[in-house]
Amino acid sequence: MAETMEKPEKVTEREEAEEELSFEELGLDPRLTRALLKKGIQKPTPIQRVAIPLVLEGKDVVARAKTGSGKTFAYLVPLLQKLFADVARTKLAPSAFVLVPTRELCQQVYAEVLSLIELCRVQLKAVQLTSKMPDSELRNALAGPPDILISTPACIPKCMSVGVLQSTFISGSLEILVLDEADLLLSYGYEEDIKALTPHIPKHCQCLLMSATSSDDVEKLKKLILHNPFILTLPEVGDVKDDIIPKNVQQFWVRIMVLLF
Ligand SMILES: Nc1ncnc2c1ncn2[C@@H]1O[C@H](COP(=O)(O)OP(=O)(O)OP(=O)(O)O)[C@@H](O)[C@H]1O
Repeated sequence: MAETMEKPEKVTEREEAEEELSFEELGLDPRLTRALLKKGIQKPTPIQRVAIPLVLEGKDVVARAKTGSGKTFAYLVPLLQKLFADVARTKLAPSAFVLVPTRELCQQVYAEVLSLIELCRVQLKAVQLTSKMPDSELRNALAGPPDILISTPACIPKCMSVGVLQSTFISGSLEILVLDEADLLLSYGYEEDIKALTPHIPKHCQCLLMSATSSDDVEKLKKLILHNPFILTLPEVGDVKDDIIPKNVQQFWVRIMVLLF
């Protein structure tokens, strides 16, 4: 049964201080904080403030916060930090899969990953795949292999069926799986593709599910993929831009409900 933790009056000052926490104080690598700063990002948004430490700790997380609240960096930045620690490992398949419902989002996430990798000057390789790519292109993209694979879910079964991604290698290498815009994945027809991947997700793999809304589909995915996740839900207050910029408006965001199953 889920339990809601609400803010008691007495800890107002402490929580307001927590609202001022910087990326460094959340435990982010200085290379990443500097990279974010170069991108004009100075302070974490509410969802980033809660999600980043949990992801760094290796927890499974479901994050529900509306469009524009900064969910992409809430998973991407700690995901990259976890891979920094392990750049020299021998791998047979990507360590992280980021699965998204559309090619456009795939492109956007890929661009953010490339920009962060470049700004941090780390030796990580990311690829974006589409299921329309010819087998030879898929094979080239996965040669190496890359550290991070960004694609729609349909790409994974295709790569397995044409033999460019071995299921045993996925089981041996996958450390982090992200389902971004999870509320759209099933309605966009990816249920069977996700089910095809599920048996190959290793038990130790950390799973993150990001969503703008809660829905039956999100619940279904949560049950299919995650293990005892932290459920982060931001109350819907104010306008989308308010989440990100003015500090005084952020004071309204004191109530983040952390639901732990
Ligand atoms: N901490 C931050 N400070 C300022 N801007 C930020 C911060 N985090 C993210 N942004 C910017 O806010 C915009 C929206 O972020 P993002 O796309 O991650 O939202 P989202 O919650 O993932 O939305 P969606 O539900 O559409 O995926 C982006 O332009 C991003 O660069």
